[in-house]
Amino acid sequence: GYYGKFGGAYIPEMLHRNVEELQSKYLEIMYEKGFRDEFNALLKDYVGRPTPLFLAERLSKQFNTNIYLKREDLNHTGAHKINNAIGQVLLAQRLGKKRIIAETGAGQHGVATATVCALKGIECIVYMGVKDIERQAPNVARMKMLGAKVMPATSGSQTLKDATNEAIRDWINNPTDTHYVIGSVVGPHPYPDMVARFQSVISEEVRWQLKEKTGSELPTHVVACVGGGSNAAGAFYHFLDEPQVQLVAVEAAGLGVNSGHSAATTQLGTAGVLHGSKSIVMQTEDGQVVEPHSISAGLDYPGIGPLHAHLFDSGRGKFLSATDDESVQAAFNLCKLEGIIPALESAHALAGLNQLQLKEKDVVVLCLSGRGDKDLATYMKRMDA
Ligand SMILES: Cc1ncc(COP(=O)(O)O)c(/C=N/[C@@H](Cc2c[nH]c3ccccc23)C(=O)O)c1O
Repeated sequence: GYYGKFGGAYIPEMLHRNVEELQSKYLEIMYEKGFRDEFNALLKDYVGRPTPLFLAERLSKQFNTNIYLKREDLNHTGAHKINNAIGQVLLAQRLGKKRIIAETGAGQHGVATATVCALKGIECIVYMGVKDIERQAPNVARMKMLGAKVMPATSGSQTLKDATNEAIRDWINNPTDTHYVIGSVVGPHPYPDMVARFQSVISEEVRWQLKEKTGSELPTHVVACVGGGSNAAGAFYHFLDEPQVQLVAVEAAGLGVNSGHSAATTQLGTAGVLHGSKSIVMQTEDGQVVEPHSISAGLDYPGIGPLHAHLFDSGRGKFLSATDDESVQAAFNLCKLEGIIPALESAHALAGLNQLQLKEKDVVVLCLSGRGDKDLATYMKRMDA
């Protein structure tokens, strides 16, 4: 469960049994034929995969290169999160769990988990920071419509980190009947690996789609935003061992990396343990987690998945960051050039394009992780400015 010096499972004694059960069973369950058939059938007939790989011609012209958008925004529920939610709920069923808990910030992971729980008739409780309940209200309504219980996280800064803390507390109190569906490639082993494997369908599809469109399976760049890093992990997964493919991760700079209001973890963080895994954490000298800031709730997280900590540390990944303003402008730009309204999180990946030296012959695959419906109030506030 290690990525270089990062990863592992640093968990409280009371979670050992749950986590060890997962560690010992997840691979055998995930690769059992019945599981694969059900997982793939749901991805096809319920989620609507494969998602398109769309050549954004006017955006490509603007950057004088070739930009393909991997349309994870077209999944059922509107983001990549559903790929992981389906996998983990099916796994929870095979482990005999009767109750599902999850954390969410942008609400996309919460909606995805509530969706699959409704499909399967399983109780669903989603922890969400009070601040995020306000700024992602449409997703709170969706979770309730889908029959989930939304539990306000009132501790700390009342955002994603606090929702995750409170979900972990619930799991400690309900170890035997409950599965915790973590929404990103974070948490104790096996979560980072398990979530990356569920999301790897993204790059699995990109390879054959690119082959069809360009004659080669390999792009020159893969670009994705990083909160915990699950859409990036999925988009990078089948290119990790292709050194000529530049992996570009874009974090949230918030008001600026050095503004004191940022979530650019690789730029501002140091090695530490957060939510059960050794990674890079925004923390004070005495190990107190620093409150992050981002206009996008899904990137507003003071940590990063251990896979990405390793990609950063080893130099295999190129880590950029984009501010709130740069990302909103990049979103407006995509709307006007391609008629697509991206999620604020995905807009950070788009803003990262401005920081790359792209050549005319380059082939850039950008993971459009979600759609912007949930963010319209925020966009409207910035529209007239
Ligand atoms: C549309 C969209 N794109 C990108 C991201 C970034 O996440 P990732 O880097 O994993 O691809 C999110 C996160 N949305 C999650 C954020 C999240 C849930 N659990 C987490 C744990 C750690 C870090 C982030 C999250 C949500 O709140 O619904 C998102 O909703």
